[in-house]
Amino acid sequence: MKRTLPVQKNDCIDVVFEDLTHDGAGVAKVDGYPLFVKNGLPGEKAKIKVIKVNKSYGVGRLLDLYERSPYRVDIPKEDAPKYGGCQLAHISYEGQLKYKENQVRQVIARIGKIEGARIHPIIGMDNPWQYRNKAQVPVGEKDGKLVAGFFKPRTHEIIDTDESVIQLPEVNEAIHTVKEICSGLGIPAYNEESHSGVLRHIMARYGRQTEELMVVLITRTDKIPRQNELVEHIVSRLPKVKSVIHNVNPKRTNVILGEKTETLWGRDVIYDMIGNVKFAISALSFYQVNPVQTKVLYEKALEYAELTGSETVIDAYCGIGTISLFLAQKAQKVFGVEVVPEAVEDAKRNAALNGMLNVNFKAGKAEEVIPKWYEEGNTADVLVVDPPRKGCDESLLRTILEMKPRKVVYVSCNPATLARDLRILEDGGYRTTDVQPVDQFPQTVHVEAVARLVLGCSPQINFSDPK
Ligand SMILES: C[S@@+](CC[C@H](N)C(=O)[O-])C[C@H]1O[C@@H](n2cnc3c(N)ncnc32)[C@H](O)[C@@H]1O
Repeated sequence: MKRTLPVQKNDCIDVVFEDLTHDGAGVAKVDGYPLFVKNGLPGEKAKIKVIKVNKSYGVGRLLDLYERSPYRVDIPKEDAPKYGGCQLAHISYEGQLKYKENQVRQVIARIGKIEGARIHPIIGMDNPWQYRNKAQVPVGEKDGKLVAGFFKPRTHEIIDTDESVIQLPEVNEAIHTVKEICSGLGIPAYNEESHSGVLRHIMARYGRQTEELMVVLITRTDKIPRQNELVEHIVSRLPKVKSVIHNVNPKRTNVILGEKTETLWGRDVIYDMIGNVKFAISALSFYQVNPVQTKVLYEKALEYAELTGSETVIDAYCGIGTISLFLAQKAQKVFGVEVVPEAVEDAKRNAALNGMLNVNFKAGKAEEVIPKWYEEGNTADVLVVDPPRKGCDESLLRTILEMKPRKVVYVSCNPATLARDLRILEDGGYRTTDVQPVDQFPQTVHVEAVARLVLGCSPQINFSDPK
């Protein structure tokens, strides 16, 4: 029998928000039926309009607030463009930290059913603004003028803005200056619809410790009109620039960077430091965008690994070797595994740059390389994983349970998959002792956490049969 929903599209109703979704929308319930409303905060009473109904949930728009949350912050309408991508900027930082910590606690209990682990108070930033060391902004034209900023949500319309409240001032200044120079030289912006024009994106990257700036011009065409003048202006107006890069992306695609890259001026990399480890960062390589909190996260991972200098460590999903190099300072040997071959090349280069001879990197899937190492008789005392949002592959978890490293340190950017994988490791004989949430991305919905697991319970391995 078809169930009648408690609300209909276009209904205007009064609700009380009970919770926030993982992407920061308010959740209100009508006879148990959840309605997701952008901008609603827990505890607030509001009038909403139902704009969409599905079988299991509906979506509403906030019309009027009767009671405000003490955590609500008002953003002046004229400042809204500076808050692009900041889904939680309408919540005070204290409220954001509370929400993120709760989210970790809830999923660890509900999805992971983990008991007895110490879930520590989240580590936030002293200054939760102006932390991003990188920006890549789309370029377009509006009324004959060059515009650059960010896409209006769910559209391809560019909101022209020179400033983001979460980017470092040096990054904002670089984007603004390059936009002005390109506009002044009449360099045509890329037109997505007709796939014509030249300049697609401007990217700026800044080494916070070294104060080195990289500017990347991403174009559809192999040639940039008035290229020499453009480079001269960039170099003279941005004194911290150490590298000007040209990346060509001739395809009709949403992917920002193309395959062809040339250095127009200066070096092909900038350097930065996390703690006392130095990294060379090229235009295409992945590098954490909040180095202040990255240091906090990695130091926690290092603390949880409890290295004495005699251990063999595997760092799965190692990227350009950032965690591996941190660990290598305290371990006997570190083996990093990463699926992107270019990142592995960067990792090797970074190891050499720091004179670290006890680290080895292998390109390949963690779930294929590590089982093979184990088959060949290699094991680890400590295994660190830092997987993408989807979490660890089940066959990697299975190998961990067979290999039995004394400790597993799990660095995660998605608490839900962290909780799922902790459950699997607990069923196989590990115990989660600590979970430390870290706020890597203030003003946004993202939350990182690092968990420490020790071997020591009787296993109840619960895997489905290998396929
Ligand atoms: C969250 S990032 C962590 C990178 C690094 N630990 C850091 O802190 O910079 C996850 C990394 O896993 C890599 N990756 C994704 N799937 C993988 C797989 N199946 N095996 C190995 N690496 C993988 C990605 O390319 C990415 O570099």
